[in-house]
Amino acid sequence: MSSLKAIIFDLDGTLVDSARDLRDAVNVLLAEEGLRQIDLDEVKSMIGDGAAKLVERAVSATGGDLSRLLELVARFLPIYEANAARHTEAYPGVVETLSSLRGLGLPLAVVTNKPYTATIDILEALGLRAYFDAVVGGDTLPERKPHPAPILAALKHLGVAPEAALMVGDNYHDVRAARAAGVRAFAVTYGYSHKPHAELGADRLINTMSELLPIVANAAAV
Ligand SMILES: O=C(O)COP(=O)(O)O
Ligand SMILES: [Mg+2]
Repeated sequence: MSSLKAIIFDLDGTLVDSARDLRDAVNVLLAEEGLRQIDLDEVKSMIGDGAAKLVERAVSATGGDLSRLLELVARFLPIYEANAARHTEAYPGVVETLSSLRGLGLPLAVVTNKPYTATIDILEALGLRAYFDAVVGGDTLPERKPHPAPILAALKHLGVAPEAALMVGDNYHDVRAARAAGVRAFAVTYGYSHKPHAELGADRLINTMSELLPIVANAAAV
């Protein structure tokens, strides 16, 4: 890989497994609405396009009233934010890899479709906040992934050109946003991808975050 000056990470399904806390918050809302509860596999198939899309998919799957979606999303956010880091944990190899990448002097960023407040809460609760020079949430800009704007905003903050950056994500929106921004894209083979990982169009697939370091170490040194 040619010269690498920064790495941008997706959050949900890439750095952290947040499915249980998202499921629990969705289920509080569904219970208030008298709708059935959803399980972990269902919520994983709904994560990836931000909080509003998650609520829309959950309400739709359980037969709720989508005409009240805005109100339901507004009620979901404080429910989720109150307990966003209860069961959420970093995937294996994440902490060690972030620490080593910082040791190489690489600027790191998070670009997620999750709302910014919950993103910061999770990063702080897991001791990850200090690794990142830029954090862009799903509500930071008018656009979110797969639009390239959040990635470009993070890179502008870091002062790094797109061609010198790498995006690591778990979902189609990460690869599409990276491509649109002119950034290389890796995909992890865990997480909440809505289609087979091999079909995401990533430049490379990695099975655990620990595989990232040896790949980028050489490129970062060039
Ligand atoms: O909140 C979501 O739906 C997904 O967030 P992500 O972009 O970190 O995967
Ligand atoms: Mg993700």
